[in-house]
Amino acid sequence: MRRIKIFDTTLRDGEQSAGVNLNQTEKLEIARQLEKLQVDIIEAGFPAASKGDFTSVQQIANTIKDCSVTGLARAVTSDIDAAWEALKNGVEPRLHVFIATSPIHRQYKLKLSQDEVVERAVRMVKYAAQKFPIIQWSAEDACRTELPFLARIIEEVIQAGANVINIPDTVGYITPKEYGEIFQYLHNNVPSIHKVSLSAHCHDDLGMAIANSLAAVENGATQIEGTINGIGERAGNAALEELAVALHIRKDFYDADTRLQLKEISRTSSLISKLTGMVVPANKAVVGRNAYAHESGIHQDGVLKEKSTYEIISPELVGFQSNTLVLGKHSGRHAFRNRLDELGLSVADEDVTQLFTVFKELADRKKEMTDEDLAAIVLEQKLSKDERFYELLAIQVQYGTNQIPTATVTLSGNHNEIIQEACTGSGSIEALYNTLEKCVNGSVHLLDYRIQSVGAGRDALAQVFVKLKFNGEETSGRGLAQDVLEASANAYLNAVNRVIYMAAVTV
Ligand SMILES: CC(=O)SCCNC(=O)CCNC(=O)[C@H](O)C(C)(C)COP(=O)(O)OP(=O)(O)OC[C@H]1O[C@@H](n2cnc3c(N)ncnc32)[C@H](O)[C@@H]1OP(=O)(O)O
Ligand SMILES: CC(C)C(=O)C(=O)O
Ligand SMILES: [Mg+2]
Repeated sequence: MRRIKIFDTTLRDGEQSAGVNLNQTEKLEIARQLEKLQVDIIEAGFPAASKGDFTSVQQIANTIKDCSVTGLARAVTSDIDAAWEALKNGVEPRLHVFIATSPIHRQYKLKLSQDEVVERAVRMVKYAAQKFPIIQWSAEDACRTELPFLARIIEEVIQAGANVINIPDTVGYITPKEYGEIFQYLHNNVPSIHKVSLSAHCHDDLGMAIANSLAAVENGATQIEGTINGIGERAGNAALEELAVALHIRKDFYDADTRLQLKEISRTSSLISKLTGMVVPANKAVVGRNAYAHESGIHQDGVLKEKSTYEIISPELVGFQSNTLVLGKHSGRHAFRNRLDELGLSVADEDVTQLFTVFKELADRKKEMTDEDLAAIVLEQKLSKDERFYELLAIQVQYGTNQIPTATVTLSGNHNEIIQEACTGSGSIEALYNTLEKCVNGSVHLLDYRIQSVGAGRDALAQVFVKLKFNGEETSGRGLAQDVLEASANAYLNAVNRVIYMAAVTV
């Protein structure tokens, strides 16, 4: 059976999703979870893109031991140098360098001829080979490139030192049959192709990213690229959890498998969804809330008689658990700790007491605490530990149909000073945000506000995502609480605190 390598680009192409902005702590948390999931390669970012991206790639490369870490670079020496500086102390420094090859990109974007693109690609691979032991080279927009030219440039970059050749369907244009034929063509027309691994990188603009990636596997690709939950630029990338489960369930057909710990899929998916604010659709394959739910009588009857009538993936395979121990306000510390351990939510002993206090406060107001509630509480505590400059102590909001909404807020500031302000607004949230703007020391411009529920039922937790500019710096924030207004205030302060935190750590 062939072993297919999984190249995860959640932190690079995934973060290119419109509206997604992850901070360093969040990226490291994701990388650690990807290591548990056992992807082979983590593309941690684009080191030349910004100081923040550089530092996160460096931090991830220096921390992750059981996966190879890579960073993206244009065919430009300064990008390659930045990638080297970020990756050089990792276990297996690996560069991902790309240049567009299609006529559209050559003519309009790069303004380079075929020969000039080849010359630059070769020069940059040779340059990179002086530093990096492993070089992945990507032909951006490969699928709209003339095949003879694609074969020619690939042969030349292999001669120059590339070890992995990636064939991206950058704009999600190709069909499975055509994509498979490209791989076959390259096998037959690139003399040195046997020296390298071939990788597939598909986008989902026409909804064919999974089918295309699997067609590549059928035609000789030994690496597939994608993101968790399929997030990514425009319509997103191939969803890695779907690829891995498809290969696993249909081993009989593909005769291939990955090293992924499939049980970690559910946890990884919900972590990415929470940190990016990108909600997983209920009907999404493998990780959607309804993916294992049977609604109609005939299906339920079949499943009761024999699960395999309607269930080809067992939820346990991908880490969905059936919770037998119901946690609520009467639960004690042991049951709480036990459930955290069962869920694989690693928590230091000294943090349990604080988490248990938060748990009790919420459980007092909710009927039942779900696994999602617990995961959300632990995550919030982990991520906001370093970043609490302004902390919410109390809010009071008055709203009536014939009244002007008014909010009063009490915060503690960086030096534990108490700040209290009141303000009006045209609605409750606006009154609250106007008041918070008076409390924090700076100008705030709200760009986006979204709310979703975590867990099920009328007493589900509220999770709010905001995007705002604080003192000219764009950032995002997340807040969780039983109450919508409290979650909104938490999200706002989380965003403001992040700007202050980033300014403090980058001085
Ligand atoms: C298909 C993909 O996903 S590609 C990866 C996309 N990711 C990103 O863009 C990461 C975020 N990007 C950034 O932060 C910025 O775009 C940077 C730092 C990379 C570059 O910023 P700037 O120098 O201001 O350039 P800008 O983004 O406006 O334009 C891109 C330039 O790179 C050139 N370029 C694009 N791809 C490549 C490449 N693979 N190799 C060499 N040059 C390239 C473009 O032709 C353009 O050059 P020009 O200025 O001579 O016209
Ligand atoms: C940089 C490359 C691999 C990419 O993301 C694409 O072409 O879609
Ligand atoms: Mg891409």
